[in-house]
Amino acid sequence: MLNRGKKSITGRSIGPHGSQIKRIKPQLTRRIIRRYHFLLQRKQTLLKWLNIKDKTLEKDDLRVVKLFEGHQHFQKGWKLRGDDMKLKDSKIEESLIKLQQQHANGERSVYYFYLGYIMKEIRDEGGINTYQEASRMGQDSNRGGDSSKLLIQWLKDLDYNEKGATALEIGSLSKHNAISTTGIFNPVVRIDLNNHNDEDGIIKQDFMERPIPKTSRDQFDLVSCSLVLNFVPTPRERGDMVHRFGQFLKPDKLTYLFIVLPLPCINNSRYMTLDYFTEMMNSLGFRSVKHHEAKKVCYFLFSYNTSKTTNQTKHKDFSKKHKLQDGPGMNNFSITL
Ligand SMILES: C[S@@+](CC[C@H](N)C(=O)[O-])C[C@H]1O[C@@H](n2cnc3c(N)ncnc32)[C@H](O)[C@@H]1O
Repeated sequence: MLNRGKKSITGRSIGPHGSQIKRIKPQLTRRIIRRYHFLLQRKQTLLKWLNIKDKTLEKDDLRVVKLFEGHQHFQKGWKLRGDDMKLKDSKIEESLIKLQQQHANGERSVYYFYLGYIMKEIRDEGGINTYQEASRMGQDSNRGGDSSKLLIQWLKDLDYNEKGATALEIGSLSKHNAISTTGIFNPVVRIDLNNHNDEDGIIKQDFMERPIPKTSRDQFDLVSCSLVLNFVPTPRERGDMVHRFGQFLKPDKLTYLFIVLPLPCINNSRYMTLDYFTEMMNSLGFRSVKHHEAKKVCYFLFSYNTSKTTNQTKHKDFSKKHKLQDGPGMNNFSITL
């Protein structure tokens, strides 16, 4: 269930990071995150089927609502939800799960209807707010914690002590994470699509729209991208994101990229394996330095050195999806360059 404002599923308040946080149970945290990803994914599919070409709508939920609120079928779907998000329509929920099957004989009016149903939950119930709170709860040390702790540990293991090193943290939910507090990087530029908690020091910005640096002054010694790539809706857009990383790293010196992905993206996908991902990153000039698989997530530290990049190796064609393995219960996570 998604909740309005700062109420948790149990109706208790959820405070900002570091304050008197009332905890959401881990299972629930995961459920909220899963539900939100599901809704976003369905929203993108419907916008595509409705032939909506305006890319900015994918990330601007309010504009989607403004654009379609006058549409009768959108309205119907929106109103059907009522005000209690606990009350879901089981038939529609089932249709949303099997949405792909509807494409062949689907009608635009039905797509608008589903979109209204979905947008009501995303917008009206502050979906992104609750989702971010849940993500932050997921960062809680009792739940596996701030992923940048491992990053900092790794950098220490590597005796990393670059003077004046700077970092870009994409998808930042808190300025209290190890990346910001250990003092290795200064400044740490923190960006996120949203900053609903108005935490100082997190810039509301889409990384994909951050201007490509023209000089090394706007580049960084480290780019951190923890649990963000899996949030990007399509394989091509994930590829676009991966392509951008190198452009934000300082040239002619050793720099690093830290990536965290949910483990199933790497160990249970038909289109992605650890070797495949490593080779894909290799083809872009990144070398795997450290890698760790925890129970639920997978951490990577890549080094990047433009001056040492040799493009001699023949790589696979990463512009297409390749089915690498198959089996029941596998997912379709992929990245295409
Ligand atoms: C699951 S949270 C991860 C947060 C945190 N980095 C962590 O490791 O727990 C994903 C975050 O990525 C942000 N995000 C997704 N796409 C983004 C983009 N293109 N630019 C900036 N932030 C993005 C979302 O807004 C969300 O807050």
